Amino acid sequence: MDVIVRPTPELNGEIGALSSKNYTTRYLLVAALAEGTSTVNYPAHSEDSDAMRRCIADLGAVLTEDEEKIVITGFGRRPKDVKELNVGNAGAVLRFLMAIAALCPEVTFVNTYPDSLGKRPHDDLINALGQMGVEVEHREGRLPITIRGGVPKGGKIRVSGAVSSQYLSALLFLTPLLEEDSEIEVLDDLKSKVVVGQTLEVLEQAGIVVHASSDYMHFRVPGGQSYQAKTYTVQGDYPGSAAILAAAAVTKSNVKVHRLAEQSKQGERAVVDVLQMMDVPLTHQDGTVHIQGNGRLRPVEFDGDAATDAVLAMVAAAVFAEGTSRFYNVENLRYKECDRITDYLHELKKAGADVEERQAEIIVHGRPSGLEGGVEINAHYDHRVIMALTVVGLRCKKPLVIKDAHHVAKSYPQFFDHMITLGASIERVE
Ligand SMILES: O=C(O)C1=C[C@@H](OP(=O)(O)O)[C@@H](O)[C@H](O)C1
Ligand SMILES: C=C(OP(=O)(O)O)C(=O)O
Repeated sequence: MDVIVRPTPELNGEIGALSSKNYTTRYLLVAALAEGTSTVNYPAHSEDSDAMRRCIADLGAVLTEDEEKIVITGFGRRPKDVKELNVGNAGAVLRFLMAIAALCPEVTFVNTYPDSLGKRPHDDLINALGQMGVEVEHREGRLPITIRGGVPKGGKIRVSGAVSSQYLSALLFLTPLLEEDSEIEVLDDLKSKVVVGQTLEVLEQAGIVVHASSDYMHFRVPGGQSYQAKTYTVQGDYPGSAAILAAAAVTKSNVKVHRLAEQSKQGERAVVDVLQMMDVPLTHQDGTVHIQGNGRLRPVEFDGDAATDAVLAMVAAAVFAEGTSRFYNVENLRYKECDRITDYLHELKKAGADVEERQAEIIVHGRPSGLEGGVEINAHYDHRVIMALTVVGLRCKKPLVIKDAHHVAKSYPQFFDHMITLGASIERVE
């Protein structure tokens, strides 16, 4: 599916935020790792969360589902002896399950997105699993990957956090189930540190004890633990909502997004503060962000690592700011569904934006008078590129055609419906 995004000066209305992708994948996983029956209320419905559902079912969890919840009877520390798993294009799901697959005799993760997830590196996790006595067959650290596990060892484990926090999260899900205690040391740096906070929060809710240093660089994980069966409720999703909020910020708007908890541990919550720093008129109260945009934005400087999945949406807003914005400490955007610096900026430039890249930075010289548009955008298989370019298209003089926009369903299948509800002029072309 392609979409045509036409100039849209005004947005009005209210929507409920989609459910959080990161919490859904985590709750489904800890429910599968418990032996009893857990309930996950308001799970996300998207390609990534479906990938986790499908894989835990393949590994032996029993799922029943209605409109509002999934009830899951887990497999505990004994997943089924499955030969193959397909995670689609879901990075976090792959990394978490690569660790859990260490409890199986032999599992192969297939490569169904060779031009997206198929290009992403997993070496740091492969290396850590190797230290635990798990044999991993791979193509230069990439899919397809075969894990030969059985009885992984605990003890001292070192993992680099320089590329992704998902490798560390994966080890934190696995190690409580081992016989021995584990000590995990994070090497180099830890990117997306805030997301590890979500992992620790969910582990604690599942009754797992982890001793973490305050900088999240050292962890002591007692072995022999069991995940408890619990009831979990998924909160609203800030990364996806960031695109809606950015859309409201660049237009004359009166938009409310509900179900966005002020106290959330999602780093992308910072989109609200960043838009405020950009002088966007907004309030955030009782879980509702209310934007009454006037289209005028001040430039901003922001450490993007604190809100990694909202950076593209913030950059889209900055494209129309009165001055130069800088998003720094964002190098690991290069290792996501596409290179979210080079590929994204290439598409923004095609639309007429004045943007520059550094190895770990995006610099945006705002054009408050709007962009020319009138071009075809390559989605690069990336839902966040699609959402951000939709925001930009609202303020282009000529329509933007976003090719292969169906990839938005990786995290936010109802994105275009929500935008159209708010009054965006968007046409689907099958
Ligand atoms: O742990 C997770 O669920 C995620 C961690 C982040 O990735 P990195 O740690 O690779 O930045 C984030 O971008 C991704 O969408 C989900
Ligand atoms: C990078 C993302 O996801 P993942 O790493 O799980 O593929 C994302 O949702 O933006």
